Amino acid sequence: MLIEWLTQFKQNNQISLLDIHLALFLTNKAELNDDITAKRFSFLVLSLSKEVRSGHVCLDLNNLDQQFIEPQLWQDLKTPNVQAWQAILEQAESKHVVSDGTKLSPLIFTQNKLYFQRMWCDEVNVAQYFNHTTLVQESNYLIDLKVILNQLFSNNEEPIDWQKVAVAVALTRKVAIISGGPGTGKTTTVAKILAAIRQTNPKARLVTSAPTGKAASRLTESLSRAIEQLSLSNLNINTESITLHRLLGAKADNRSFTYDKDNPLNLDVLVIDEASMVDLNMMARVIDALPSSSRLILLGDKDQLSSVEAGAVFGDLCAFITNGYSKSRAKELSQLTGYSVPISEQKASITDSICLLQKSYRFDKSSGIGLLANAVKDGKSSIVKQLLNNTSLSDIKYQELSSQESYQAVLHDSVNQYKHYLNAINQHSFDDTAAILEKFAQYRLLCAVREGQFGVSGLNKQIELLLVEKKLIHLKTSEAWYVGRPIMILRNSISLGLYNGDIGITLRAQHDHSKLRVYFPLADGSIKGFSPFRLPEHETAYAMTIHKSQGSEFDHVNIILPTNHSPLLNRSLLYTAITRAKKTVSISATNQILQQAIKSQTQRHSGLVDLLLNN
Ligand SMILES: Nc1ncnc2c1ncn2[C@@H]1O[C@H](COP(=O)(O)OP(=O)(O)OP(=O)(O)O)[C@@H](O)[C@H]1O
Repeated sequence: MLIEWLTQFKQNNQISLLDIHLALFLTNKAELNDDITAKRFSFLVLSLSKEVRSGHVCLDLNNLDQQFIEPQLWQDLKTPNVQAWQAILEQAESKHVVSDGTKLSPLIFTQNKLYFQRMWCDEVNVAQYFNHTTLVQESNYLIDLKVILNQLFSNNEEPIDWQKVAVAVALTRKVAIISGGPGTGKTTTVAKILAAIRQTNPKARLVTSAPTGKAASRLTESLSRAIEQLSLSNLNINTESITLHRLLGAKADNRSFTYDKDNPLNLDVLVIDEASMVDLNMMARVIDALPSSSRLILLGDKDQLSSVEAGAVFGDLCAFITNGYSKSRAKELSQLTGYSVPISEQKASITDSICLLQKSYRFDKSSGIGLLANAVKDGKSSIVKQLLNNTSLSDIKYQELSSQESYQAVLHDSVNQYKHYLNAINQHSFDDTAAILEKFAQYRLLCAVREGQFGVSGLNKQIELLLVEKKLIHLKTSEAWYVGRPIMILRNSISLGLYNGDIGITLRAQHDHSKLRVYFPLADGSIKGFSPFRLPEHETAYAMTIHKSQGSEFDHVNIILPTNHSPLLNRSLLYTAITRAKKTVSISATNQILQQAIKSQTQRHSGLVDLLLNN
């Protein structure tokens, strides 16, 4: 019986009960009477659920993972080949459970990839949007833009100032995709893009946003700074950035939005920073809600981790980075910028809307962080080893995590760092919450996993114990809350305006010192206090996962990796962790794990690249 066979998956930690019920429901609906065919079909549905939970958009039949199920269960399937899988899916077509997308069905099978219908629709809509990169029609724009570009870039850098090219790209396409590592001038460039748009259209409604509250408040801050530095304040550019959830008017159920195709957003230009964190579903909702005449500018770092949820739209778009443009586009950009912009072979029209910024203005050639980040990004493990052993690079430090003492050293280092923050609580007046929050943001312990002594829970517990021992915090065993407790929100609360990843600190309430309040910096730069008991799901945040640190930066970062292999460890994870640091970074890991992480590169399965190619 199929149900009995499926029940055996209950113990599988990658499969939920809901996945099993869905597989059973769809298999019954497909009326696959033959036992082996039914098992094979339900295995495909289970695999699809598992893949989506791991961040993939679809199940790629050419990359079928059999490792996640027991060998006995796999043997029950009698090892079908790709043609056999295809035949099963074709059989299910007659009962409208599967289609190639031309008919309504819960599963879509196309190009050897199996999708849930909703994700397939999102992918097709996103591809259609990015394939539709029509020219922005401005009167005489070539002449006007050239003048504006020359005003914004008075010191022409040689051989090519890619920031200038990026501004030209964004001004002449409805869509612009700008990728660059830390400090390559993404914010500076976007400030110039907005300034140029303001000059061509003084009434343009400009909106800047980011996927998380933290990233939005960082964008507000860095954009205001860039506009001030570039003396563009007279152009009246609103720098207050908002989260994508707020932009779309997320409703209390967290799934539906006020703004959509039927009720589009009221804007002319939308900038999304940290675009690598935007999942397929969110990108599709944003595109749905964009008025057809508006422009979209995506900023991000293609080498960072992808979104937590399924899809890697920004990464897929950046697969078309070639460092060059089609012949006609290169001519247009050369005319505008005065640089001889390279021509490259074109595989997709989206290439003409992309620009890669490579020169870091934050880390010079001798900066350990910059060199280390680049070596990790390029998978050069021997260079990483050399850099970490080079004692003359004062901004990077490596500790072999070989013993309990080295583990304790990481904890003590963190306690020493957090001492400054906890002391600040005692020294500052109650009105100085901003200064205390700033102190807390100076240092962070980052880890790769959630559980165990190398995970968030274990590390936070150990740090709290040491802080109690050193009398830096006063924690009663019966209570979780104490002055100084930093926390991270784990679930969005639209009604409170708090979002997954937001960080707050616990202080005495400003108007009633007998009570505790958790203070959060909000995206608009203000600070708001909440009663600890009203907060959505949260956890202590001395240590946080690298995934959650995306979109944040700290002066000093300490990275600890587990001593056993974890599938979570990979190159983008390590690169993301290192690039969170502005001044110093320390890594504690075994050499073997570090090398494994650098060598491991994950690819998310989707059909977006093919859809952009076949445009
Ligand atoms: N063309 C340039 N010439 C000189 N300095 C620059 C240039 N572009 C950017 N900078 C400086 O480099 C620093 C980083 O720039 P910016 O914040 O724009 O980079 P970013 O890519 O947005 O950084 P982040 O990684 O924080 O997102 C800023 O201090 C900025 O003033």
